[in-house]
Amino acid sequence: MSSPVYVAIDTPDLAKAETLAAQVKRHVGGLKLGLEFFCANGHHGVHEMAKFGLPIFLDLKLHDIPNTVAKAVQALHMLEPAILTVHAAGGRAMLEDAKAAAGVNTKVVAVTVLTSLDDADLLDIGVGGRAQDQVRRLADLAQSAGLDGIVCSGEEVAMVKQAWSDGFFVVPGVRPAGGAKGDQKRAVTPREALDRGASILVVGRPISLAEDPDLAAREIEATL
Ligand SMILES: O=c1ccn([C@@H]2O[C@H](COP(=O)(O)O)[C@@H](O)[C@H]2O)c(=O)[nH]1
Repeated sequence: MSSPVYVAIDTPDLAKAETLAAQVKRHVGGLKLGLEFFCANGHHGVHEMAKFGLPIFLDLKLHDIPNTVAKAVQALHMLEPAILTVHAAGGRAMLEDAKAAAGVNTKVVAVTVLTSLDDADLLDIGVGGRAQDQVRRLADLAQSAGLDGIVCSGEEVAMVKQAWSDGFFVVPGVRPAGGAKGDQKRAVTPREALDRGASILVVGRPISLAEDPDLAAREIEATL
């Protein structure tokens, strides 16, 4: 069975991205490419990373009016991503149109509340209440709009899975026990995230900044 760990390749440098993928490819289940990588390397970069033979997760967090997002999703068809993100806060029509525009082999998942935000941050952007209530609201919206799943933190995944048993749950912001959280505010360990129902785990800096990324990936794998 393939690893549930997708490594976040967060660099604008294609050569560095290829080196990291080559180092960890035997101990991860997929490669997550985000805005930093995509803005610098575009379609060409994604094609190059696809050569490692692992599923590609395009974490572009699309968020715009429905027509614009649908056209953007169509423009990504040829890259055949296994997973693509949009922001749930874009609303029902945007979510429905994004899903309709995606290829049949692409899971479209909605980002609920970024794992770098806590309740106080939500208040700053006009969302009162707790992060977990907002995650539940946006998860319900994503499910009823026909998406494949959501992105949430390990703190909420068990709650949303109760109401969406066949959903696909992406959990970033995971940290090995005692690891530096950096800008992540709602973080759990990889083991906790899996036990609570995560479908896949996104791990970036704990692997990419490690002295030996392959060893770091193996150590995380050993806890699962
Ligand atoms: O809520 C979210 C959504 C996406 N991410 C992305 O996951 C990785 C996490 O990287 P770390 O270095 O392990 O913190 C990164 O690419 C984010 O863009 C997220 O963290 N939280």
